[in-house]
Amino acid sequence: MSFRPQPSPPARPNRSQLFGPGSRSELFEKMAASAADVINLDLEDSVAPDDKDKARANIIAATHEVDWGDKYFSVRINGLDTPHWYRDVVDLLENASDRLDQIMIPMVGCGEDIYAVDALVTAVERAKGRTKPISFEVIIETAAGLAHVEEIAAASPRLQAMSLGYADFAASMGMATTGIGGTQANYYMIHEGQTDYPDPWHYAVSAIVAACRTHGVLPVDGPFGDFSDEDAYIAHARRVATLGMVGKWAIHPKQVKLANEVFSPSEEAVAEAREILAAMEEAKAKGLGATTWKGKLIDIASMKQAEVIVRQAELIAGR
Ligand SMILES: CC(C)(COP(=O)(O)OP(=O)(O)OC[C@H]1O[C@@H](n2cnc3c(N)ncnc32)[C@H](O)[C@@H]1OP(=O)(O)O)[C@@H](O)C(=O)NCCC(=O)NCCSC(=O)C[C@H](O)C(=O)O
Ligand SMILES: [Mg+2]
Repeated sequence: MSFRPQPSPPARPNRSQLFGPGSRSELFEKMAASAADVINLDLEDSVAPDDKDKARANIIAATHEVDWGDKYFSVRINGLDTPHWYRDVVDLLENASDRLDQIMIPMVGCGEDIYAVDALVTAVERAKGRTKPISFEVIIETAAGLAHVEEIAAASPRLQAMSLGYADFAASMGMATTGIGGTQANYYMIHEGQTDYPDPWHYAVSAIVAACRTHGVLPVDGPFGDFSDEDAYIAHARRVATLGMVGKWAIHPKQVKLANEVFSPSEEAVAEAREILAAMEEAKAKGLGATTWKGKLIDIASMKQAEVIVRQAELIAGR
């Protein structure tokens, strides 16, 4: 391994990110009352072009008038390929209260995209004397974004989280599906009469996790469109949690509970991790680097795996 230790991501729960259109202010109090760790008010694709100004005003007002509790409060601006994004940044940073924690940048394709937003945010922060630095999160949802995922993950010290945006990603990649995440009917294999459905998103998820872990960024899974299929949401969330993601979007309030459950280590998993750590402490006291636990090999690497589980549980408990 490189001599540089792997940087830790921000120490805050990010199991669930509840989205809501900035144009639907009647949802804001409901979002604030939810169990979501992160709130994403949207100025982009869930807001019609004619409603952008009204949505922006609604969100600015919400930073002054709604009690968002201890949730991490993020606003998705419009993409850099639109005439809206600079006005989103300037109006938000000139008028929103200090309750604004983060800006989500969609459709990023290269590190320079983040640099451009960082330059504008930094200028307005200085001009207005804002003392709480705004953090960033980005969405990988284009072929270019995936191709440049690592430079994007390294592009700004403001960057705290990176999500996979399934709908735009599928469109950008030319995928033959209108599904937003999950298993895809035509992505299957047949062997000796057995039909199996592998995960068409696996590479993108793994590439995002690798880039994020290399640069101390939280890897987060994006939307799952069919909010009536809770089993499929859970299956998808469990797959990406296994691959190292820390949370998932909720595009409907019923998905918040599902994400919080999947991305909170179970009591059994935490107990098992603590047993592994205890067994390794005993082994180390005997001068051993490897030992057996319940008939399986455990070694120093197993300690690191167990520490991931325990750390996540402690982070959530401390919420
Ligand atoms: C998906 C929705 C449009 C559904 O809205 P609605 O029909 O009003 O939902 P329900 O009737 O089932 O509502 C039941 C109750 O829940 C409240 N509600 C609805 N939505 C929310 C919400 N987001 N947060 C909090 N509360 C919500 C309703 O008011 C009802 O309450 P009550 O009457 O008191 O029981 C809608 O859920 C919605 O707009 N969701 C967010 C959509 C969004 O933000 N999309 C953008 C992110 S995904 C994306 O952009 C794709 C990505 O970029 C990519 O490329 O992959
Ligand atoms: Mg999108």
